[in-house]
Amino acid sequence: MSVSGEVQASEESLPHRLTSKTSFLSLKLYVVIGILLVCAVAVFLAIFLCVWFSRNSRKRKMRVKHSSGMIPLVSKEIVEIKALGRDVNPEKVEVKIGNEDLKEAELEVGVKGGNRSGESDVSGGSRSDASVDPENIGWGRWYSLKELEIATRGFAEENVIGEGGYGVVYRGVLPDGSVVAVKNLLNNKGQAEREFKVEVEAIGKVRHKNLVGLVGYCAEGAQRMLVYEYVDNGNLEQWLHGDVGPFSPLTWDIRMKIAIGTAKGLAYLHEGLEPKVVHRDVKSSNILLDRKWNPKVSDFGLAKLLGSEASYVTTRVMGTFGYVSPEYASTGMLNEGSDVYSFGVLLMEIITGRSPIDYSRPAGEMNLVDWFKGMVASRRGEELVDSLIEVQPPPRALKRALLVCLRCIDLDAGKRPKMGQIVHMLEADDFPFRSELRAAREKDPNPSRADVSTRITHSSNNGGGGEIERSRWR
Ligand SMILES: Nc1ncnc2c1ncn2[C@@H]1O[C@H](COP(=O)(O)OP(=O)(O)OP(=O)(O)O)[C@@H](O)[C@H]1O
Repeated sequence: MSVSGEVQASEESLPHRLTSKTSFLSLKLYVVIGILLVCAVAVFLAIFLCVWFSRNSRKRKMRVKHSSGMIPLVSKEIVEIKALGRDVNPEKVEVKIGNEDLKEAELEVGVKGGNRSGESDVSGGSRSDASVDPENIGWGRWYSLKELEIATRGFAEENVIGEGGYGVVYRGVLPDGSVVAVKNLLNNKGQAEREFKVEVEAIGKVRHKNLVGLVGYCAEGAQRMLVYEYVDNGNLEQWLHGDVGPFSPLTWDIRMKIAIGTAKGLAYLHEGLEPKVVHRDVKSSNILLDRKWNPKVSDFGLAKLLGSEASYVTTRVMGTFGYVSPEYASTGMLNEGSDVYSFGVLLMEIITGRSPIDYSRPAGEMNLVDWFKGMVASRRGEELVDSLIEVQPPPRALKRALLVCLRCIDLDAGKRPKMGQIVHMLEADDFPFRSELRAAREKDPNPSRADVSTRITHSSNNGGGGEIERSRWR
């Protein structure tokens, strides 16, 4: 046979072979080939999917590890920032904790870690490179003692801002030029490093424009330090009680701005976080001010953080004399109502310019709360206003503020308003007048407009605004 004849014979035999039966279940060859092809594709797909899944799950695991590391992203104290309560404006929330948290953490690693990595030489240690240290990943960062030493010029005397119950506070400048306040915590021996980090993480995640932001911490050996954003205009106590000349720069409007901002910060702690955070030490020296008189509440979370067995710390946890609610002082029972009481005292201090306890005053005026209640009860509310305020507040605004004070210090903690309600009361132009008008109309259907005002009297035995009597106040 010729070559062309052989080719032709083989071509002719191919379809024949394909349709011929095989020994495998007597299936035809093309069916067997088809089955084999399908099996091969299936195996290939299975291998591909396995590889893809395993890669992804490894990535996921790495993310969780990096995000939490030694420190849980969310501590047991502050689990999650949930949808805010009705009284808290969502615009005030700067950081959301929960699913968004991871993104936040990753973002910070990218920005902060990346920026700082080149600064390790300046700060004197490779630990300053946040991009390679998983412990630096999260809301802020871990600072080495060396870094903070450099930032504060060796914790120099001239960089001391002040000293409080928790320790000395220094002004520091980080290599990137940002100014911070470094709080060198006293008496932290009872605090295990890991526990310290967990609690600090929790505080660090809380972000609000009226709360001082925590940017990082240092835990090296026995040293524990907190690094805060620097608030550059002193604290409210200094402005209220310091030497400011014949007239205070804190006008009535500025004082109300400070009161409202403080209330918003506390409302966020109470109503915007789950579980809520009780400050426990609301007072004027813990209200820091910026150049535009925006208030920032400091030291929140510290009572919990430093709540060790040390008696010194325990004393600190009890709050500050003059601001502490009666039920907290007598029973140690603590809830956000105690903060509301302290806020009431703070508001009295803002209005009057007087300290909660002032032994330099006559006996009847030493205790601000008692004196304040007595003055309101005897209708001498206008005399309560700080004489350093050059322009007197409108009577309506003053009455509003006085009423809020009295409601906050109600002896019955359950009757005190929530911080969110306080924000509304202080902001609302018509508080308390709409309800007063209604009450007045019910009494007298045709009152002259000028007659309708509010008289707030307070029976001396109820301790607060429980028996606030509202009627006409000419
Ligand atoms: N982030 C900050 N920015 C600027 N100054 C600060 C900052 N934190 C604290 N200070 C200042 O440091 C000083 C000490 O503050 P600290 O909070 O330790 O004590 P305190 O509030 O005065 O008293 P206590 O510890 O009893 O609450 C205060 O003058 C305070 O205004």
